[in-house]
Amino acid sequence: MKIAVLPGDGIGPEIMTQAIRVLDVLRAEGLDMEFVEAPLGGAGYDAYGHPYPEFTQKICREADAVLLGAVGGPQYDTLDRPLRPERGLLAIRKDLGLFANLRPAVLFPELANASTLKPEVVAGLDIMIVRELTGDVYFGQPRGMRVNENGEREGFNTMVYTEAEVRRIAHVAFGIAMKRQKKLCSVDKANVLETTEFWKEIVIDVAKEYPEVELSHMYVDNAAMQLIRNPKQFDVMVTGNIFGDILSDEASMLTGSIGMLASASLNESKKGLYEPSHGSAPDIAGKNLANPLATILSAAMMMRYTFNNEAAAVRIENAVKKVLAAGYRTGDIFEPGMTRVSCSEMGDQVVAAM
Ligand SMILES: NC(=O)C1=CN([C@@H]2O[C@H](COP(=O)(O)OP(=O)(O)OC[C@H]3O[C@@H](n4cnc5c(N)ncnc54)[C@H](O)[C@@H]3O)[C@@H](O)[C@H]2O)C=CC1
Ligand SMILES: CC(C)CC(=O)C(=O)O
Ligand SMILES: [Mg+2]
Repeated sequence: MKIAVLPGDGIGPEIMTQAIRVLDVLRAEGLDMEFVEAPLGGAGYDAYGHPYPEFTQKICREADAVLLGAVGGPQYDTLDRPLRPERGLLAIRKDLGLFANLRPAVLFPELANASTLKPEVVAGLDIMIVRELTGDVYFGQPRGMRVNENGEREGFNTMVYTEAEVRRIAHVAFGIAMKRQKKLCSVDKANVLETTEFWKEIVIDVAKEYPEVELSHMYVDNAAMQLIRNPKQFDVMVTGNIFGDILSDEASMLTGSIGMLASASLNESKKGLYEPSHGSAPDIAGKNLANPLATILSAAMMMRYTFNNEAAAVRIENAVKKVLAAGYRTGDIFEPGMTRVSCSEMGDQVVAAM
């Protein structure tokens, strides 16, 4: 298994170090893994003058899977837009065709009190958010800033989805729903946005191929509210790039912290990029405070989705569960009575539990 390792920026290198230590336990036991490190985002710009340098492109294209920390940081915010770290992330997603972003919002029972909601509202929470990742307003053309016919400056982006893009993500979501509770909620803003009215129409058409799945539709503003009111009404949610980005950050807090939310970004051939759902957290970068569990759990998703190694995935997930059961907590999920640990100490504990 050839794995491209992209630590990225901010807390990226700190959380990545811990995830690699966990994978190294499996490697020491004989799992054939090769790690090749490359810079992405601000690190790519610093090393090669581009957030997705050719050096990194080559390594990622040749790898079986990519493990990513996070990109971005205030020191890059004044760069020309195409050179900013976040553009490197968009570029790698597009380059590798990673259109299906799976973000599981799963509550570890040990974190019931860390959730923003009451324990009884979140007990047993297990939602799979399926977010389309290579279309929508993040990629639509034209985009930019200009002076309009009235002489005013304006910014503009284009929200666009092709039929093929909606069909393929809908098939992924229905496929996942078939393996779960056969319940799918498609989230849109079809009351005002043509793009998402079109999205809804295509999802309804794809549904004909999955008669066993109970399909529902919800406007994104209501969905944001319902996630807080009664999150367990959802099993699988499917939505576009920007709505999925926002709703998944929101859902993360139901599980205790954004530091717990893993993700897989898959293409047609299940080559995957695995990364925590959060960003580079500049406010805590370099302080050994970050929660590495979302990245460690993303490595577990890599074992499951790209390498079809369910045993290795469960092994990592069980190690995390054991560490939480033993009371170890980074600051973001800390509660009185627990043992507060740093990022690297959390890694120590997961490695020991493995
Ligand atoms: N996939 C990626 O690489 C992403 C990159 N970004 C970039 O990251 C930078 C910071 O963005 P923000 O909006 O502040 O979002 P963020 O997710 O980096 O941070 C939001 C808040 O969550 C906390 N947080 C995030 N991850 C954590 C962890 N593992 N453990 C403990 N606390 C954690 C941070 O300390 C901060 O208070 C920006 O440059 C942004 O563009 C943002 C989202 C995704
Ligand atoms: C930084 C953005 C491009 C991405 C993002 O926020 C995400 O994928 O969660
Ligand atoms: Mg995001």
